[in-house]
Amino acid sequence: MLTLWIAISWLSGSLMFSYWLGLMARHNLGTIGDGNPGGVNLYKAAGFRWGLTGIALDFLKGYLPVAILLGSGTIEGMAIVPIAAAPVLGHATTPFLKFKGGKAIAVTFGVWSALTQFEISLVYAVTLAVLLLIVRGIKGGSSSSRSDAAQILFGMLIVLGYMLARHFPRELLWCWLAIFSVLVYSHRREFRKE
Ligand SMILES: O=P(O)(O)OC[C@H](O)CO
Repeated sequence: MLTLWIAISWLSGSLMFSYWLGLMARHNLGTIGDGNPGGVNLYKAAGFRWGLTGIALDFLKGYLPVAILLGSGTIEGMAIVPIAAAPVLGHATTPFLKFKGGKAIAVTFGVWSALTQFEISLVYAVTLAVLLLIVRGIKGGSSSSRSDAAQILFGMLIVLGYMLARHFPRELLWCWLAIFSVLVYSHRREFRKE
């Protein structure tokens, strides 16, 4: 049964809402900005409402399967790890875009929100905001895909430090490792560019 739940969670993550909303608004997100099929490029192409809707749906496809399975008591212990990683992996390896998915940031926030009742999402969001301010202070407002990717991954390392300091349970630390590994994979192109 666990295999079925993992498959459903992966399938949920693979639904490319921002990309599809972009098509509905007559934009191919692959040609916008850095080409990522996510909410930020949807916002750039089609405006605030479209972008916010895309980010919300990409968040929910990670949040809902994990929250429902955890809330129903269907999964517990280490079984949480593949369930939590599945939506993030689904977004990064979606069959709907020939297995070339997106960066998986919005879905990561959704999964962590379900796993920790929004605590880690809040910590991560504050961390990313502080890193952004620091980088902008150093680089004077200019940004790059590589710099953005470095902030995403470095921010996750700070989150790990927080989790260790707060003695989070072992299965959540394994969730962190699984999701971090997918984020490294989903940002690999940013480190090849430039
Ligand atoms: O990480 P994604 O693919 O959900 O996209 C979210 C943002 O657009 C990333 O810039």
